[in-house]
Amino acid sequence: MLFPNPDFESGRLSVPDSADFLFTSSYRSLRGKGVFTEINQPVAPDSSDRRKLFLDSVQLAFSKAKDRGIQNPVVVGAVPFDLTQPSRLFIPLECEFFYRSDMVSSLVSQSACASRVERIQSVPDEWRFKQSVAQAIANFQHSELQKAVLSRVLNIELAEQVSVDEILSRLIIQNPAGYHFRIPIQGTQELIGSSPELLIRKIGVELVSNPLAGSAKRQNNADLDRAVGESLLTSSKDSYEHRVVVDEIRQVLTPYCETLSIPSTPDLISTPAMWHLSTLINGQLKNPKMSALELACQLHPTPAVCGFPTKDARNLIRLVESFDRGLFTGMVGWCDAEGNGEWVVTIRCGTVSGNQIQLFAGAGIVKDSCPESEWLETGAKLGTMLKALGIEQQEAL
Ligand SMILES: C=C(O[C@H]1C=CC=C(C(=O)O)[C@@H]1O)C(=O)O
Repeated sequence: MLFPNPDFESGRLSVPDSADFLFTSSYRSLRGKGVFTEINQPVAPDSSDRRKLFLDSVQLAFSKAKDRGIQNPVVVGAVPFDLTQPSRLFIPLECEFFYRSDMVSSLVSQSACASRVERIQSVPDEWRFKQSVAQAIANFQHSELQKAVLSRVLNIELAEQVSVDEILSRLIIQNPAGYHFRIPIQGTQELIGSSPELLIRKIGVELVSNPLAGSAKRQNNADLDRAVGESLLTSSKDSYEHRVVVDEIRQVLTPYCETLSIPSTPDLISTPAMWHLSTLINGQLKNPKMSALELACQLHPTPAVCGFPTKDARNLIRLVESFDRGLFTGMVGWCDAEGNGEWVVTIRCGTVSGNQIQLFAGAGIVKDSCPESEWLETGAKLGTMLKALGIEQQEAL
């Protein structure tokens, strides 16, 4: 039984071996084993009675855990893109915090052996995706809609089963600064990924959010790579795509905050695959009791994964996306009984079950978007997971 975890503060904990749930961050990383109790109640749209039911079910789970002697219970897991769908949250039987740096230094770098692909299919295909982008752009002229995030899924069948442990190790070695996650979904199916985007971290009264929107593919040539990053920073299309997200986050957080600091222009951040426009937001809550999970549910879905206005964007997504996003573009993370916690946006991810894999990627569409570039952007984003799986990008995209 690893609750509570006295070794965390001393930093004595070593590498987490295979865990049912894993979440890594520069702040606190967490692994969990087993399920003490589940919370499947949908988060439900804000201000509905069902939102209260959801928050009550989280409190009930904490009380049950404390009654059973778990002193510092932590709710972990994922919330889907669509808040009317069931949550996949649970309090693990055993749970421990650890330092990501300890885990990273213990991993041995090894490139992925090439995986043999039996079947690979993008839904929608290139033509349909570009059609949907064109349809979204046309919509901007005739409606209130300013931005919509459109996505696609790569359905892959490999010749052999893959090891989730190995893919995860490769994701961590590829980008040690990412937020990595692993969550059991159903049967042998697991969700894994390496997100660059922090939805919310809330510790005491302090909160941090780091929205990303506006992207460009990294280049092999160093000069070209730098030039691509700089051009992203000055692109009016990408600044607009980014500003829509930051404005909405400001709007949502302002009523809850004593102070809120939001830089007026974005910075540039990078993963090994992508450049992104990034804004680091800091704030102090009026009510320290408001939990990280509650805040995350208020923010989700931001225009970085849905669009703006949210309702119109959601309607367009429903109309043009022919697959269920499920947990993709939802949020994943943890929250303790004091309300502290961290939630990241569920992107650069996929589901794995034996030799069956689904990888997801989306792109923010605004009035100056070009269907061809948005298609290529989703391909570049898929590169993160494809590389960890050892699948040649030319074969897949
Ligand atoms: C929806 C995704 O990315 C979002 C996060 C960062 C940048 C994005 C963009 O530039 O479109 C997206 O808003 C994804 O990676 O699948």
